[in-house]
Amino acid sequence: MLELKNLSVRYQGNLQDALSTINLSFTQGEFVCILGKSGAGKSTLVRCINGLQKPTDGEIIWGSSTLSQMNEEQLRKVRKEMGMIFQHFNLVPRLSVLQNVMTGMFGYRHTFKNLVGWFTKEEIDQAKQVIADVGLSDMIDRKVERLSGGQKQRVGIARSILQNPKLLLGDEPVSSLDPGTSIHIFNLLTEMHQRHGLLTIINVHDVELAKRYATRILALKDGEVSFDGKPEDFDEKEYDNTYVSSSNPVTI
Ligand SMILES: Nc1ncnc2c1ncn2[C@@H]1O[C@H](COP(=O)(O)OP(=O)(O)OP(=O)(O)O)[C@@H](O)[C@H]1O
Repeated sequence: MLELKNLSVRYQGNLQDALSTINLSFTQGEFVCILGKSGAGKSTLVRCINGLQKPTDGEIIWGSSTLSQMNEEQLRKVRKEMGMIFQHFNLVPRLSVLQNVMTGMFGYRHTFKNLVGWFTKEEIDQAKQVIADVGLSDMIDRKVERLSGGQKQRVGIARSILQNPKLLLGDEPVSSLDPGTSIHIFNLLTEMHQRHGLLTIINVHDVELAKRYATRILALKDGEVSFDGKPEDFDEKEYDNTYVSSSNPVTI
């Protein structure tokens, strides 16, 4: 479904690769959590997959398409199949929950229609259903600037789901939230993941959350994959290898 072949990224002016010769493949139904220290390359990997970051080398193959060879127009079409949720939600604060969620349909709509806000009753009903699915029906007309962080992330999830994606990507979607709210968001993500039969790839700082919800854990270290396996195999040794720098060992 998704394959990364010899993927490398080096940002302009940097001496080291942010990602170095990554080879991975993902199948539908996997719930993948990416772990790694700050600067390990997690965001770069997620941003490469949906085409926000161009690789320096290598290929990203999505179904029968090679993303790294596409122009912006072609990428925009492919991105419709990829929902994305962000740490800081990326919502329009002054618009309502419903209006923000409806922007998930923009990829499908003619630009003029998008601008004038013409949506059919059927489209609005679809959005209302997704808003109900994330538990926000009673706040549907509230401006999102008046929502809590957890509620905003629910709007972000609803917007992505309305896109009808095959792949759901998350760039630290719970890093701004408290532990209890993070669990609620991961429960919701799992429910959406299962209901819509998605491939879900999320980077996250919380190892316990990753181990609890992922079906597969990837750890990155200095831009390379240092672990790829089952959550139960990500043990203390792997934790140390991922997070404890060899030049700065932790002694107990
Ligand atoms: N726009 C940029 N320009 C130059 N270097 C960058 C840029 N974005 C990221 N980098 C560098 O690329 C490397 C990987 O960064 P990335 O943001 O992917 O890491 P990360 O694992 O997501 O970190 P964090 O957990 O702190 O978000 C880091 O060394 C970072 O400094």
